[in-house]
Amino acid sequence: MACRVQHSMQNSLWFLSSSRFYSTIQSQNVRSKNPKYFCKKLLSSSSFSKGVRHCSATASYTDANINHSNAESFVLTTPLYYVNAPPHMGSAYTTIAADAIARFQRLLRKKVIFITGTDEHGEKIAGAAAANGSSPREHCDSVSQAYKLLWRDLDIAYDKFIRTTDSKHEALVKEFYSKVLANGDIYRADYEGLYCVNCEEYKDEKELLENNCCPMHLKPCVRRKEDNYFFALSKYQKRLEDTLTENPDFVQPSFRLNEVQGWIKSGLRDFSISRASVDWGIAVPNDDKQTIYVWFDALLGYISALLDDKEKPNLQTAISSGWPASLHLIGKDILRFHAVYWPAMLMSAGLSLPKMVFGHGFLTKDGLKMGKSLGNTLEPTDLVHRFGSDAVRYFFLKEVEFGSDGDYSEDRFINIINAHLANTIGNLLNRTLGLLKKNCQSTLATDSAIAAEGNALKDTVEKLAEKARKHYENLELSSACEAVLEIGNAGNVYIDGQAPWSLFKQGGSAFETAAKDLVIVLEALRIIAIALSPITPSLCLRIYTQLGYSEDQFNAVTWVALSLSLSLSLSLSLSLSACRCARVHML
Ligand SMILES: Nc1ncnc2c1ncn2[C@@H]1O[C@H](COP(=O)(O)OP(=O)(O)OP(=O)(O)O)[C@@H](O)[C@H]1O
Repeated sequence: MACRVQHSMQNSLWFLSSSRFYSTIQSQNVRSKNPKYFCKKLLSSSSFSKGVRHCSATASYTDANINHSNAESFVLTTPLYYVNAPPHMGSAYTTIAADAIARFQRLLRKKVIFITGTDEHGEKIAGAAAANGSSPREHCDSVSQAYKLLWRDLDIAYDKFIRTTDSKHEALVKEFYSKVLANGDIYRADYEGLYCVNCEEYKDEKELLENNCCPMHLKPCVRRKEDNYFFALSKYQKRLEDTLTENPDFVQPSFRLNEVQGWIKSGLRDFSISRASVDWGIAVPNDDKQTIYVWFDALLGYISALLDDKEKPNLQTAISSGWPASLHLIGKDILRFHAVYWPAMLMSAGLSLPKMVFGHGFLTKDGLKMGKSLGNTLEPTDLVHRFGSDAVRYFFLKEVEFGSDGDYSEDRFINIINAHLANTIGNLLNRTLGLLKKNCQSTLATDSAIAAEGNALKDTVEKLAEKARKHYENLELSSACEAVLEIGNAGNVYIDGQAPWSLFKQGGSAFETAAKDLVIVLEALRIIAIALSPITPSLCLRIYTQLGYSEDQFNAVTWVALSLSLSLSLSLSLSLSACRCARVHML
């Protein structure tokens, strides 16, 4: 089992910049046969080695390698973002997190369907289009495209992108509405109240600030009276209470469950599901004077997204393609709609509930939620162009505890990326490959099973990889990053302690010891490249190829808990044509 590699190490900067990497990387020749390694949790499986898994999201992600008939499915969604304005770092945050979770689930060999998209109807959209002198359709096309471009820049590998202006979506919304109507849960009534145009909803006076200001958008609500259709949410109070008692994991993080239970306990009010004053929307079946209001429209996107374009657009077909979702990932601003309204709507239509709703915290600026309506946003494309997608993904997933709020500061961003990705992981890679080149004429053949026998670093790495796996499973993304980073730290401490540079000089058995040390550290780096790949996919691909594997092998790698037979062995033969060992600094 040999792996022969020719490397050309680039200067330290390519390590963090995908654009530089792609433009400067030299040709690599890789040959390998079914390599196997010491960590029993992370295996590169030969049966998965033929297809290519794309890191970029220019096309939707299709996992051609997995035998879908046997694989457990995992369907996850981001919110469908409202196209009243272009995306910002807040929208990117949910999507990056969802992408990391999707990538981890794919490493577990699950059949993943990762759904995102855009919510394109309503008063605000029509207003924004008019302000730009464009039609609502042109406006939606342009902003929806801006989301897709950002997802490409951020390495978001979604499977389905649904737009609520798709005709298949409209057909499903109408069918769903008719089902709920037939169940006796829709009625017509007058409503008068205080309306927040930015939230596009009526507010309870008691939740408003001074001068009837919306607490989210800090703008005064206006008094409105309308004749609308209503959904009988109050009928579902008891069933919702029971559902949450029986399935406490339905709402995550767990501290948000109390909040949701509190809302339900305080009494559920029926809510309006149509607007008489809004033309830009899906007409209410049998009443074209009204259009369907946001939650009876946008939420259905999670189901209509499951339809293939060629399929007949009906609920039955969509449901059979992957409903119920395993996870709705959302910001806490829309928790009530996902954890109360949506389950009740599904109960009314006789459909299964999603398995989990996770409401994460806000990225804030000066303590206020970053948002399109407040206009206090951080521009993600600018960050990606300056620092690369891996740095952006890593910073927000590592440094904002998933579930809590987090503030951004550029100084902290640069310090974290330099300390973790460049100085810990990048430097471990560079110094190890540098030692190989200098001391082994760039060639090393060592049996890793023997090298790793009884080795303390091996045990540490295996334990940390397992720790990272558990954190990913629990959606503790920051802790998962931390566990992988600890592998990097352990590798650096190991090299410092073993001092292979002086062992190489001594020759004889000391030389062999040094060679074994390097194989073990290289193996730790390979494990880092797999375990961190959900968070920083492009960077990890670069590490993987530096270690001598092909992109196909990286894309085929899987994270499976299998017991390892004792006969495993690895012969790693590295040939480094030019290697520069430099301390890596990003700026
Ligand atoms: N500051 C933020 N922090 C974290 N997530 C955010 C933030 N802003 C938006 N999101 C994500 O986007 C979702 C809301 O999408 P939406 O398109 O309504 O964006 P928005 O910027 O919050 O809009 P608005 O400011 O008009 O309310 C949230 O549930 C969350 O998933």
